[in-house]
Amino acid sequence: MSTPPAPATTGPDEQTDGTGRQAAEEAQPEVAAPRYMAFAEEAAQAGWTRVARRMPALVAQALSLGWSASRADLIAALALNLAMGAATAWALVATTTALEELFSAVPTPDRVRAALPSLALLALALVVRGSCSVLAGRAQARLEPQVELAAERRLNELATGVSVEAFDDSAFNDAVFRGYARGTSESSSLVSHTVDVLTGLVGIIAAAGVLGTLHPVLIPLLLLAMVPQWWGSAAAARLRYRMMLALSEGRRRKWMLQQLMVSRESAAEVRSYTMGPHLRREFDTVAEYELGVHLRMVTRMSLIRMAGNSLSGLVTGLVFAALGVLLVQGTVPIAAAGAAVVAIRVAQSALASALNSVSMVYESGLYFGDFLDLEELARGRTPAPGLPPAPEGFDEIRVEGVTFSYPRGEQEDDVPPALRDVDLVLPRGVTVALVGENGSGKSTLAKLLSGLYTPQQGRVCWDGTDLAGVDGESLRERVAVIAQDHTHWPVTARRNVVMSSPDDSGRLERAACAAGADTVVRELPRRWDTLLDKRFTAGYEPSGGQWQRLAAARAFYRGDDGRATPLLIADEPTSALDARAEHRFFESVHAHAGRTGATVVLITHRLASVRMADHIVVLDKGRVIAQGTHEELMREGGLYRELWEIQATAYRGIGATGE
Ligand SMILES: Nc1ncnc2c1ncn2[C@@H]1O[C@H](COP(=O)(O)OP(=O)(O)OP(=O)(O)O)[C@@H](O)[C@H]1O
Repeated sequence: MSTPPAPATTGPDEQTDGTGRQAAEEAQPEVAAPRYMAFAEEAAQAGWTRVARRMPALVAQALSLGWSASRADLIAALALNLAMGAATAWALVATTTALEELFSAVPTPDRVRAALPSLALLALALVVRGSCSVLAGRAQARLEPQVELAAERRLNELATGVSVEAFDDSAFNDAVFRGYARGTSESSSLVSHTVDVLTGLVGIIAAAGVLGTLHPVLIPLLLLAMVPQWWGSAAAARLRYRMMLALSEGRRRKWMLQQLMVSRESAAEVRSYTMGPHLRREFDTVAEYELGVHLRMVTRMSLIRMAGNSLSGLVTGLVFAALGVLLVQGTVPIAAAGAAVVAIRVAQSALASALNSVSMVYESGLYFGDFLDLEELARGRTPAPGLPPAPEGFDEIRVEGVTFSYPRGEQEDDVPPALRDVDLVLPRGVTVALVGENGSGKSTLAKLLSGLYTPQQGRVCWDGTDLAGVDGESLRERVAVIAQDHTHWPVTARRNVVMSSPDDSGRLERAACAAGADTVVRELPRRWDTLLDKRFTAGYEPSGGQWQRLAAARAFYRGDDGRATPLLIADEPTSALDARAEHRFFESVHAHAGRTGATVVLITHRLASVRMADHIVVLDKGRVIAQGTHEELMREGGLYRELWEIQATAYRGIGATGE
C-alpha cells in the first residue's frame, strides 16, 4: 500500500508548481503518473486563446459524433435552436413595435388598441420560442445517450480488436482506463455543450441584430454590458480546471481503494490481513484532501461570482445611463431604448450561457481527447485486415531464430528478452514438453506458438507459412489452449466450455469426460446450466481444481471440432488437480492426440508427467539449452537431470507408508 497523500494545507494554486503534481508525486510515488496528469496540466494552463484555437476542432468532432449517432436528432437540435433564435428576434421586434405604439402621442385607449396586434405577436413569439426550447431540449436529451452508446460501442470494438500485446503496454492500459473512466460519458457532454454554445450564440446574434436595426450606437453599448459577464465566466472556468487538476490523481486513488474494499477478489485478504481500517484511513485522507480543495474552490468561485455580478450590475447601470443620455439627446427614440433594455438582458444571459458552455466544451474536449488517444493507440495495435487465413494444419511447426521481448516501459531498457534465438522443430502428432524454472520463457513460447504474440526477430512457421503473415483469428481457431491463468467466466458451466463455438451436446460430454469435468458438472445444482459466479443469485463457485477441469474441457471441446484442430497447448493444466485427476488428464491428452493426430505442447513442473512426452525442450533464461527424450536428457546431465533428481529424491525419501 502506498503512503497516503499528506492532508493539504495549501490549495492547488499554492503548491510548488501550481498544479499539485509535485505534491502528488512526493506523497504517493507509485500512483503519481505524469502521463495520466498531462491533460490536466493542459487544462490548468488553458487560457481563452488556447480554448479558441481548439474550439473549431472540438465543434467539428462533436458534430461528427452526433451525426454518426443520430442524424435526425442532431439536425432537430440545431434547427430548433436556430428557430429559438429567430423567435427571440421576433419577440424583440414585437416588443419594440408595441413600445412604439404605447409611447405614441395619441389618447391612451387608442395607444393600447394600436399596440394589441404587436402584443399578440409578442405572445405568439414567446409561445413559439418556449415550444422550440422544449423540443430542442428533447432532441438534445435523445442525442446524448445515443452518442454515449456509439462511443461505448466503439471502445468495446477497439478493446476486443487489439492484439493481446497491447495489454502488456502501460501506455495502452492507461489510455483504456482514461477512455473508459470518462472518455465515453464526456462524448455526449461534448455534443450537448456544443449545441448549447450554438444556442447562446444564436441568442446573442438575435439580440445584437435587433439592436443594430434600432440604432448602430446600441451595439457598442451591448458589448460593454457583456464584458463583466465574460470576465466572470472566464475566471470561474479557469478555477474549475485547477480544481479538476488538483483532484484528478486523488480521484483515481479513491476509486482504486474503493475497488479493494468492495470487490470479491480482495475481500478475503482484506480481512485476513486486517486491511479494512488501513484502507478506510487512506481513503479518508485522500477524501479529506479532496474535500478541502473543493470547499476552498467553492468559496473562491462564490467570490468571483460576487465580483462578476457586482461589476455586471455597475456596468449595466452605466449602459442604461448612457442609454438615458442618448434618449435625452434624441439620438434614440424611447421605444428603441425600452427594447434595448430587454435586448441587453437577453444578450447578457445568452452570453453567460454560451461562455459557460464554451468552458464545458473545452473541459469535455480534454476528456474526449482521452478517447481519441485510445482510438489512435488501438489503431496502431490492431492486426492488419485482409491477411490470408492460416493453413488448415501442418506437418511440422518450425521456430526459427526467435527473439521476443514484451513491451517495455520508459525505464525498462535493460530488461532482457523473454526468449532469445530459439530454434525448434515440432512434428505433427508428437507430444512436446517445455521444461524450465520459473520465468525461463515457457509460457511465452507457448503464446508465440498459439499465435497470440508475434516475435520481433525470427519466424514461427507452419510448414512454409510464417504465422506473422496470416489472419490471427483463423489461426487461433485451429489451436486449442489450456491457459495457465485461465479466466473464471461468470457465465453458465456450458458456456464456460463451449465458449464461442456452436453448442453440441455430444461434443460437450466428450470434452467434459476427457477433462474430468463431467464429475464437476454432476454436482452442480442445475448441471450445465448452473451460473458459475457467486455474485449473482443461484450462482455457484467451483473450487480451484474444478475450474481447472472446466478450462481443460474448454480446450478439448475446441480441439474436437471435426476439423482435427492440429495443435493443443496445455500450460500448467494440472497445477490444481488432485493426483487421480492429474493421471486421468494425461491419459486423456494422449488419447486426444492419438485420435486427432494433434501436436501437444505441454508445460508442467511435474517431471513425472513430462517423462511420457515424445520430446522434451529445456529452457533457461529465454534460451533453449537442451532437448531430447527423457533418457537422452538424463544421460546428458545438466539442468533437466538436476530438476528431475530434486523431485525424485523428495519422493524416494518418503517410504510407502509416507514416513
Ligand atoms: N505480460 C508480460 N509482460 C512483461 N513481461 C512478461 C510478461 N509475461 C511474462 N513476462 C516476463 O517474461 C519472462 C518469461 O516469462 P514466462 O511466463 O514465459 O515464464 P515461464 O517459464 O512460463 O514461468 P513460470 O514457470 O513461472 O510460469 C519473465 O521474465 C517474465 O517476467
